[in-house]
Amino acid sequence: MTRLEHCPAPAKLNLFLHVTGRRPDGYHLLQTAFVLVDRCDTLDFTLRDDGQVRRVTDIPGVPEDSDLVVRAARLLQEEVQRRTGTLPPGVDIALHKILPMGGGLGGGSSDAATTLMALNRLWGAGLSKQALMDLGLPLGADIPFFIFGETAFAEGVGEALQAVAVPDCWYVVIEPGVQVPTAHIFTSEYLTRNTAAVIISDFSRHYAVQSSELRQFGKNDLQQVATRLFPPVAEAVEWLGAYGDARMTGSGACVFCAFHSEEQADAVLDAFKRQAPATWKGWKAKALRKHPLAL
Ligand SMILES: C[C@](O)(CO)[C@H](O)COP(=O)(O)OP(=O)(O)OC[C@H]1O[C@@H](n2ccc(N)nc2=O)[C@H](O)[C@@H]1O
Ligand SMILES: Nc1ncnc2c1ncn2[C@@H]1O[C@H](COP(=O)(O)OP(=O)(O)OP(=O)(O)O)[C@@H](O)[C@H]1O
Repeated sequence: MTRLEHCPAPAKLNLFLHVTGRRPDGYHLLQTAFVLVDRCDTLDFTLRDDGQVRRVTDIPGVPEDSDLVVRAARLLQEEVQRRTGTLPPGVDIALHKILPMGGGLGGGSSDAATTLMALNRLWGAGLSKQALMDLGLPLGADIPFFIFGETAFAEGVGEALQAVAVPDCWYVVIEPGVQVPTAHIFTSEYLTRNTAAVIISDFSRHYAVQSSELRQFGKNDLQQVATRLFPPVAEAVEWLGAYGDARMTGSGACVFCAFHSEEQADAVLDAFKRQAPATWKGWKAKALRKHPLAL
């Protein structure tokens, strides 16, 4: 095998996100629930015989050497060399992006997670799921979740993961035409960092009881900061909030709302096409129970 094509890198939504504290290194302690959805970036991997890792598509705003896919591939290459004494072949990576950057959909982390899972296969590296999760964490807090590969309740900085069940549903997601830099939100004076810790059974019980209503658990503590700094995020929460319990994902900017059926999601998107500002984008996606490349 010398190629792996059309490898999906799905988006995630944070169903809730509580900031419960801060570590001495400045990173924040979170509790969150991640769900995968079937809207994806796509990556192609082709082996090359000179040992180099290259990105062969242009991604405006992201130089090749700082792209998380290139950094992830090089990290895995070094790890395989350390374990086996042999450097794996190089690779050309074509990255086709549809997920917005600074959208809270975890696009960059998902691209990197797909790279680690695909190259683990293409190079026959045989690293375990946990080893890939550990390798990915320093590159991005969401990478372990994408490798974990199913709906998860997460703690720590997002790396302590437990599988959970939530109702199957469709989501409408709005991209409100702004990019929110994650660091901007976490360093804000407006951020509260003391939400009381919950336990996973509180979360599970909520969805068992609320399954007919699709009201989300808890809140997103980052939303109050992002809506203050980026007014289009507040406008998107308000617009989508007319149809259900709309909320921001991650550190923003995207806003989502859950629906039972695809028809309900389509009806909201019809209204969106008529009413929303031209700078916004809206789409629907279905919750994914498993990552398509799950190990
Ligand atoms: C907010 C989430 O999207 C929730 O899923 C993620 O935790 C963010 O993950 P990410 O975009 O991969 O963020 P990283 O690249 O790891 O961190 C970006 C910056 O955000 C801040 N940061 C991030 C995660 C965290 N738990 N505490 C933080 O304080 C740090 O200043 C860090 O330098
Ligand atoms: N392959 C990549 N795709 C997207 N962004 C990348 C990539 N590699 C590096 N980056 C950098 O990472 C930043 C964050 O991108 P990403 O798409 O992960 O944001 P996000 O969806 O807000 O993530 P999160 O939900 O984790 O906050 C980008 O602004 C970009 O500078």
